[in-house]
Amino acid sequence: MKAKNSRLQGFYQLSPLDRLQAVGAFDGLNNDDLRALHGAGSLTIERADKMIENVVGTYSLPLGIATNFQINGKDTLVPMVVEEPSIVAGASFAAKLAREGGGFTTSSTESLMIGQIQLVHIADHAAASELILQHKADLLAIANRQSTSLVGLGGGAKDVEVHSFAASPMGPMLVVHLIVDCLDAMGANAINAMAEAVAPRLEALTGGRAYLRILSNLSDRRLATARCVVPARALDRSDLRGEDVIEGILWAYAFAAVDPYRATTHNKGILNGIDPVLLATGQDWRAIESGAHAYAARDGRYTSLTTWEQDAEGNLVGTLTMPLAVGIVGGAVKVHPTAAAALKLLNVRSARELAEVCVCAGLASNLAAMRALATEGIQRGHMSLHARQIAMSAGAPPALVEEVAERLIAERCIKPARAAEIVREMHETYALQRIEVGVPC
Ligand SMILES: CC(C)(COP(=O)([O-])OP(=O)([O-])OC[C@H]1O[C@@H](n2cnc3c(N)ncnc32)[C@H](O)[C@@H]1OP(=O)([O-])[O-])[C@@H](O)C(=O)NCCC(=O)NCCSC(=O)C[C@@](C)(O)CC(=O)[O-]
Ligand SMILES: NC(=O)C1=CN([C@@H]2O[C@H](COP(=O)(O)OP(=O)(O)OC[C@H]3O[C@@H](n4cnc5c(N)ncnc54)[C@H](OP(=O)(O)O)[C@@H]3O)[C@@H](O)[C@H]2O)C=CC1
Repeated sequence: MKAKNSRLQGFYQLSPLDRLQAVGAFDGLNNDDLRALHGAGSLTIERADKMIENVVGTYSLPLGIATNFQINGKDTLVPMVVEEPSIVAGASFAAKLAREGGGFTTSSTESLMIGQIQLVHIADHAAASELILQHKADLLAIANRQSTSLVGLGGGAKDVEVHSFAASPMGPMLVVHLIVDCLDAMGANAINAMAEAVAPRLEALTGGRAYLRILSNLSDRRLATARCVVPARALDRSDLRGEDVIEGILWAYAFAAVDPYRATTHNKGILNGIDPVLLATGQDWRAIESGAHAYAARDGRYTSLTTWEQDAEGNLVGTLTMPLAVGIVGGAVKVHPTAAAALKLLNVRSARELAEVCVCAGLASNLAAMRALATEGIQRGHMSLHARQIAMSAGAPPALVEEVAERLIAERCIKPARAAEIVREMHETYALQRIEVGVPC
């Protein structure tokens, strides 16, 4: 029986191969899956050439594993693909804090999405709307003929709504919403096919002209929620009591709640956790990003996607609810071998479960950033990890990257110009050493 404990202390101090072995010990993955995660069994040029157009190559990014996540009592290792340092560390740290309060609890709605059909040149909006709604069953039947397995599994088009816009830059328009349960698919292609199929019938019913027939990425009926409770003692630091850290975090949240300039950065910190899981699992991250920001402004004012408060026992309580149109079938999820392996590692059985993992990663990333911002500031933790990237961009060879980064951190000067100087000094020193021992340089 293999261990299934995501609390992998010191995981980050291992080599990439030893980490992979630890992931392998976390059940469910075979050697091919591990090869795909490691990159060796990843996307071939032949596959890539069939995925998009004009392919000339593939592009790699680091795949890290966030540890410590416990979601509804289940230990979970979270795969994250991202170029920015400290995101995986921060998410792991915050998941460790949330674990002290029992981990994350989640919920989600059904996978309901909206397909929009734009109708113009209609004289009487009220009469046209009534006619459309009278023919709802007929319209749903046309839509559902487009999608056999979805309907067979209990999903498909479920409802029709009509919205009237009396004025626009081009004049009035009616917009018909087709409400579709996409089950385990993201659903864009399925919805678009349905929207295009019902449009001629809508034109015939209303005498209008259908222009756009496309899904809406504001998937506000497809929401996922994560909640965590962090005891004050888990936030104790050598220089600050946990209660004081909580107060700072609550002020950080309050700032994002009232100020859109701050809320935008705060929400970027949430998406720091979500986008890497979307990338790792082959999702359409542009769709989620646009939906997230539109949802954050749903009341006419852009605000925080998370809420943070203190409960009667003095614990810090965080909640994140947002639209998450993800799929475990369709799109690229089964095409990209690493995405398929990442989904297997997560061991999710539905799109809703995947969405729930994503919101946990988002809530964790938000907590990590706020804890750092409200105490020591972002620079110490983030910049000390970023120092390695600065060392590499200054031309440090792989064997010297850690040494250059350590010098930058020790000097408290994590800057490209200083890194370049150190690399130059090192080249001179190593060249001299080679001359001394008689090795030509
Ligand atoms: C970076 C830490 C975690 C260090 O924090 P620390 O206090 O040095 O960590 P620690 O040594 O006490 O370790 C605690 C745990 O963190 C993890 N951890 C610790 N170090 C590593 C590492 N090297 N690699 C992987 N995991 C690491 C690991 O899980 C470890 O537990 P352990 O396993 O040892 O029991 C902390 O400073 C932090 O969370 N910082 C915030 C990170 C962050 O938010 N980064 C995003 C980039 S900034 C940004 O884009 C967003 C922002 C900030 O603008 C959003 C906003 O404004 O709201
Ligand atoms: N604005 C946007 O966001 C847009 C996004 N896209 C892209 O669309 C893609 C996603 O579209 P999507 O429709 O999800 O993908 P696919 O069309 O690849 O796959 C979805 C189909 O899988 C079938 N299916 C089988 N089993 C299930 C199940 N359990 N649950 C649900 N469906 C099942 C259904 O087909 P059936 O019922 O027909 O048999 C369903 O329609 C992404 O690549 C995205 O980037 C495209 C256009 C616009």
